[in-house]
Amino acid sequence: MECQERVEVPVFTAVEKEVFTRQIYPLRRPAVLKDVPLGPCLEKWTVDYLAQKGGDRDVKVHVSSAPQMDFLHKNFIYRTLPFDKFVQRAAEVKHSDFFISEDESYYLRSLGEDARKEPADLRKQFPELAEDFHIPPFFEPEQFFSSVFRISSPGLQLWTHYDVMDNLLAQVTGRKRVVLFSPQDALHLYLSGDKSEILDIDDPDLQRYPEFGKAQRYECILEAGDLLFIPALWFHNTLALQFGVGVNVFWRHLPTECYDKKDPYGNKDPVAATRAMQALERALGIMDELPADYQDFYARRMVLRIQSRAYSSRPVEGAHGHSHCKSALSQPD
Ligand SMILES: O=C(O)CCC(=O)C(=O)O
Ligand SMILES: [Fe+2]
Repeated sequence: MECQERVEVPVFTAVEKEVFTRQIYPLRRPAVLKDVPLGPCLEKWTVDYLAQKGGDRDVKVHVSSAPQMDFLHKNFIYRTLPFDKFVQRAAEVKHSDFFISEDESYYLRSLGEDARKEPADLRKQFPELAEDFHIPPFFEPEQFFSSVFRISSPGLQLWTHYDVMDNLLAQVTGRKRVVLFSPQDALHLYLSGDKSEILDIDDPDLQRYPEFGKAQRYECILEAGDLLFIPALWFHNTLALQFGVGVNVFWRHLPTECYDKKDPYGNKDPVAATRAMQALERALGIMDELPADYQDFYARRMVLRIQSRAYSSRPVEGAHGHSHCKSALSQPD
């Protein structure tokens, strides 16, 4: 696929809060941050140590027949395992105990105590391990939303999706490739809700997904100890090059009232966006009163109206809003 433009995610070293908040964060573009102190987890988090300190509390995991998880054909199932057993299985390539097959893959996205209500917080679910992981102080404590374990079998690939919170993904152990796409490329990604239907981003079916060639592909390899800043709405696709343990921290960059209160995952659209999408569905329902050729014509007019009224004409970096939910919590000058 020659036509897709590739961009390397910029890398910054030994970034402190001041540099992050003044120079990196306001760009609202992904950035790899190296040599940011993350605590003793970098040395300590071996498989044995994780199993021992994490204990045997039950975790719900994705178990996948192939390493590339496929939400369209559901090639994965959810199963519950004690954390220690899960870590041991995720770290091995062939399993003597398995659910589907001896080479099945595992993925943990940790959950809150009451998964439907509470966001994940390592300090609550895994207090002993949480002590080893120091959250970089790049946002205000009251903006904190969740901290989530991301533990993957070697080769595990998570589909391209977006989240609605700002995110620091810490790759504590194991290498991981991350490919990102700008929110402004949403039209080229064949979205199904928050996910892209293009699962094989390295060898996509361009007959079926011709627009994908127009998307700009941002890419980075995270080494153990690296952080990746993923701004809200940036699409990301992760590929574990080795067994790896990550922790991602979501925080609110909009005022709290902009977010859906019943969102333990950090991926529900902001309330105003959901209302606008519902209004669009109503408008489309009204269009059913028209014959097909009129629907087509007015749909095109509506697209033009949306483009001229709501598309940002400026690049993302310059986007500053007027009303309360638009403006990010302002950064200190
Ligand atoms: O690291 C991963 O496997 C996925 C990370 C992710 O989706 C996130 O941090 O939002
Ligand atoms: Fe994500």
